[in-house]
Amino acid sequence: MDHVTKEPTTVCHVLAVPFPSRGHINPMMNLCKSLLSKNMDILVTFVVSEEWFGFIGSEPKPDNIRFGTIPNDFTSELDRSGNYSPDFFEEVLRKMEAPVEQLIDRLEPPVTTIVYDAYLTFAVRVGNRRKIPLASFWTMPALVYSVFHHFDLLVQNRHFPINLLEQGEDRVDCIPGISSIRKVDLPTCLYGKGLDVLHRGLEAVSGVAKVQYLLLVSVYELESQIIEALKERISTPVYHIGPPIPYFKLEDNSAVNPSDKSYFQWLDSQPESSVLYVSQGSLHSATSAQLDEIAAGLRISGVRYFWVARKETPRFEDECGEKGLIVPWCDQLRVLCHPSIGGFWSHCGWNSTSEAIFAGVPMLTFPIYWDQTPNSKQIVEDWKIGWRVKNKSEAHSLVPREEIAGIIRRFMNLDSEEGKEMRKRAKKLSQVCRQAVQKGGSSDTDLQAFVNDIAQCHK
Ligand SMILES: O=c1ccn([C@@H]2O[C@H](COP(=O)(O)OP(=O)(O)O[C@H]3O[C@H](CO)[C@@H](O)[C@H](O)[C@H]3O)[C@@H](O)[C@H]2O)c(=O)[nH]1
Repeated sequence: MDHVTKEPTTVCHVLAVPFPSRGHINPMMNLCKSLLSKNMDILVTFVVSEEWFGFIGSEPKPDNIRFGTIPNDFTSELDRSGNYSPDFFEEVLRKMEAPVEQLIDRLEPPVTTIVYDAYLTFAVRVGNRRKIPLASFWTMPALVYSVFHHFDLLVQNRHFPINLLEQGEDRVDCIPGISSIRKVDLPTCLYGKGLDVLHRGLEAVSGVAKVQYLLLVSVYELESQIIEALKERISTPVYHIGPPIPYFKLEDNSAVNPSDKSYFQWLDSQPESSVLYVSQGSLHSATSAQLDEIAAGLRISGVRYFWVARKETPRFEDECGEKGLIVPWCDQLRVLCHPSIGGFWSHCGWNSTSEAIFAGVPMLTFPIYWDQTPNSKQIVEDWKIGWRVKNKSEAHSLVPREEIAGIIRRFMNLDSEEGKEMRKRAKKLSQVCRQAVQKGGSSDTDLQAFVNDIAQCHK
């Protein structure tokens, strides 16, 4: 079923191909909306499975963004347990190429640019075969791109392979633009079970040599040295266009979904900066035993909290105590920007990290997988807008409830000197981020340049 019905006057027709997962679909959709904010003549066909169309098909979007659906041939979103599980990853790579290619054949007007999630490397083959220009869309920080790009340096300097138990605290200093980083903070696909998908990360980055544009969803000022180092080493033009978040929707308060009103009322009744927002993104989760400790730690901390527990909600909501509210899902960016929110316990997905920075909210970091460990490192060590819940490098150790309660109390103490400094820095970075998307800001300028380039190349 294609939802492309009439042929508008177009300058260019972008095929957007996100990885079928919330943390990738959201930033791709935000990118498409941003493209249209620069040039309303662009037509976008946004590729999703029939299942994902059911999830997001009715969400508000400009008319020039239409959905192109492909069959539900892979594991249902509702049955998945981890978005980079090797099996799902392989399934997606195996099963998406043919239907995407068939879709391209059917679309009118013809596709003039493919913006694909960098991990969907089949898109490079498809675009190159058909001579359609390609933009690789990198949904993680520039740091992670750079680690993959410089993987050979890790090998040459004997930093790989990594024995985490013995070397987790050792530091790597050899990657251009990346400040000293502990091995345990490198992307988790560089050690242990993560190694099963390492080759997919390396392929994603090496594929960029065969495409016309690389889109990084970073804010230049946050990762400037890494981005500069990459630009020196990559011949493909690089555009930094972050943050990958729907900041534009904040202007419209009437856009609050009626079903979200009750928790916003609860937030309205809490004192300023008093609530800890807790979320682990859209897919991953701490272990069940760790969740029990987190739930108990939140309760005994005495701190107000708002927890998105997804499908674990029924398990915890009855015993959350009078200071807590647990919901299965929320309008996250709007929640983070609510004045009552004073901190974010985060798994450090890049979208969540970017939203917290935009909102000026400091983070308690609890990374689980892939880029989340380096994201935590940047939050804590480079930007100094957060603390680690786990300081030790034992990736799988359980953090007990008393320890969790203690760190939450200290973190949410608005009077502590270290907390005040951290909050000041978070507010400052929020301004940097907001300026980047203002007219003439670093992201705004690069986004405009990308739009001009794809429109130009089509003429
Ligand atoms: O109640 C909620 C919770 C989350 N979100 C949204 O869901 C997305 C979550 O994205 P992210 O924070 O990046 O987490 P994941 O869903 O885990 O994202 C995957 O994809 C990201 C981008 O590649 C990676 O950085 C992560 O590590 C990876 O797990 C964001 O847009 C949030 O705004 C909501 O809207 N409501």
